[in-house]
Amino acid sequence: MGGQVQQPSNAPHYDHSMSSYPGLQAGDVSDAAMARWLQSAGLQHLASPTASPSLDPRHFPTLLMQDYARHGLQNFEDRQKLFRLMKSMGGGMEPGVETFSPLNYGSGRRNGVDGLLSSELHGDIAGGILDLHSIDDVELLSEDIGHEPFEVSPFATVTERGFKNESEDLWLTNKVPNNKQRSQTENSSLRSSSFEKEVPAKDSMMNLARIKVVVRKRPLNKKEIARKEEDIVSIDASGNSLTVHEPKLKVDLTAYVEKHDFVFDAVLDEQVSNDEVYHVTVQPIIPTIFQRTKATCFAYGQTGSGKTYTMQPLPLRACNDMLNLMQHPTYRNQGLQLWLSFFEIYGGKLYDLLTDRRKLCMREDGRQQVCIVGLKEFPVSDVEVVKDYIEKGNASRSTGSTGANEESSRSHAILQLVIKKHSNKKEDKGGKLVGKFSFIDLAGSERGADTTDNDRQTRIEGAEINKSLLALKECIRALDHEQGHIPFRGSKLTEVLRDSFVGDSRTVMISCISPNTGSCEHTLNTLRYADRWWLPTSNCLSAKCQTSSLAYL
Ligand SMILES: Nc1ncnc2c1ncn2[C@@H]1O[C@H](COP(=O)(O)OP(=O)(O)OP(=O)(O)O)[C@@H](O)[C@H]1O
Repeated sequence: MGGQVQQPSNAPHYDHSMSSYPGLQAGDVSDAAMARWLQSAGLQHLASPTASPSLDPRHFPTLLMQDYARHGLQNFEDRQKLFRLMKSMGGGMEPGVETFSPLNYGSGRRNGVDGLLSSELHGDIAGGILDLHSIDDVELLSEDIGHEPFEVSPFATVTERGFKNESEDLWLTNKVPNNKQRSQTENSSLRSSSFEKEVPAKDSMMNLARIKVVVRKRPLNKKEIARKEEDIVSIDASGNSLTVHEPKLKVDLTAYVEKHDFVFDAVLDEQVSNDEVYHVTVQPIIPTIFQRTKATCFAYGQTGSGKTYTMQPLPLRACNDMLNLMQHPTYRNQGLQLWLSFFEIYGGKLYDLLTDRRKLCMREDGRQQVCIVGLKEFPVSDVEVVKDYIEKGNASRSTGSTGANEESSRSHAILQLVIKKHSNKKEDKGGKLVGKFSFIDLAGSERGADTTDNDRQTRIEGAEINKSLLALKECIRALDHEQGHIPFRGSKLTEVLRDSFVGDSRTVMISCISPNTGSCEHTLNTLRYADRWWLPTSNCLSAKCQTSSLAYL
C-alpha cells in the first residue's frame, strides 16, 4: 500500500493563486497532458472518456474535491492514488518511498495538503448523513427555548466573540490550536466554564458537523524509549493531516520507509493536553444537548494507545459545562436536572459499573427506543461527585493484562449524561429526556489479534470485541449511505447506541494512536477504521464532505 507516486516532469503546473480552488481552470491543460499526468499515478482510466463519460479531465482538479464520488472514485486504491496526486499538486511533496534512516519523524512537521483544502472544505464534513429518522421521545423545552431561545438573549453578541472564537471555530474550521490559541483555550478552561455567561446562538450550534473524526497521538512511553523504538508518526502543521512512516524491507533486505498519508478533521499531537482535546471535541456540542440532541463521543484504538487516558476527563468537563449552562437565565427555571449512569458491555452482556456490576437487561419499547432495565441513574449537581462516580466506575471495569497494556480494558465502558426536564406534576415520575451525551471508551481494537493473549477466555473476549467494533463500523457506514436497513442488531454495543445515531445526533470519534514502530500495523488499522466511515455517497457531496472522504490510505 502507498507506493511511490512521482510527479512526472510533464505534469501541468498549477498556479494556486488562479482561483479560489487551488487548481487550474478548464482548458488550461491539454487533454493529452492531463491523461499523461493521470497515467503517471495509475489513474489513466479516469482520463478515458469511456470509463467515465461525464468526467472532463480539464476539470479534474476541481472535481477531485467536489464531485469525485459521482465519477466512480469509490475504489479504495484509486482514492489512495488520487490523494497522492493531489498532494503532489500541493508542492513540497516528498516521494512516497524514502530510504530508511533512523530518525524521529514525530517531532518534524511537514507541509501537507492543507493548501489544497480550503478551510471551508474542512468544515461541516458530513452534514445530514445521520439525520435519517426523527425521533419523538424527547421533551422539547418550552416554545421560547425550543425554537428561538437565543435570539433575544442579551448574551448573543458576547457569544459571537467568546464561545465561537475559542471553541466553536476550532470545531468548524477543524483547526488544531496553535501555541497562541492553546494558551488562550487553556486560559478559557481555567475560567470555570465558557458557558457561564454565554450561550451560543442557535444557528451556530446547528452548524456543527454531525460527525467529527479526530486523531490523537500519544507520546512514546518509557518502555518504548528503552527499546529505542522510533516515533514513526509525523503530524502536519495544518493540524489535520499526518503521515505514518512504515519501516519496510525489500526482498534483498534493503531497508526503506513507506509513507502513508491521512487527512482527518483534526490531528492532535503528543503535546496536546486533555483540556485541549475537550475544547476541540466535546465542548462545542454541549449547548446542543439542551436542544434535544443526542451526542456520542467514542475513543477508538489499539490497547495502550490512550483511549482511557483521553476519555476519562471528558465527562467531568462536560458535566461542569452542562451544570453551568443550566444556571444560565435561559434554562434556570426550566426544571432541568442532570443525571449520570455508567455501565459496561463485556462479552455481549451489560453491567452497571455504579452498582457493583449488577447485570442489566436491554429492551426496546414499542417505538424502538432502547431502554436499559435496571440501570441506575444518579442526579448530579456537583462536579466533585462526578469525579467519584467516574473513579468508582472505572475501578469496576473488566480489565486484564495484555502484551501492550498492563491495565487493559476488556469492555466497552459507556458513561451517559442525560438532561431531563421535570415538572411538579404527580404523574411526572422520571422526567422527560431533553438531551443525552454518551462517552464511550471502547475496548482495544486489536484484542483478537494480540498474539501474547493465548488463553481461551482472552481470545473469546477479543473475538467479541472485534465483532462489536465491526458492527459499529457497519452501522455508521449504513447510515452514511442512507441505507434503509441499519444493522443495529449486529452487536450489543450498536443496539445500545441505536438512539444516539438517529434523529438529531452528533458524533465525535477520537482515534487514539501509539507512535512507536512496533505499533505501526495497529496504528495503520486504526487510521483506516476511522477513515472508512467516510466512504462518499451520492447524498454526501457537499464540498465540505469531500475532505474527510479523502482521508484514507
Ligand atoms: N496523551 C498521553 N499523554 C501521556 N500519557 C498517555 C497518553 N495517552 C496514554 N498515556 C499513558 O499510556 C498508558 C496507556 O493508556 P490507556 O490506559 O489510556 O490506554 P487504552 O487505549 O485505554 O488501553 P486499553 O484498551 O488496553 O484499555 C497509560 O499509562 C496512560 O497514562
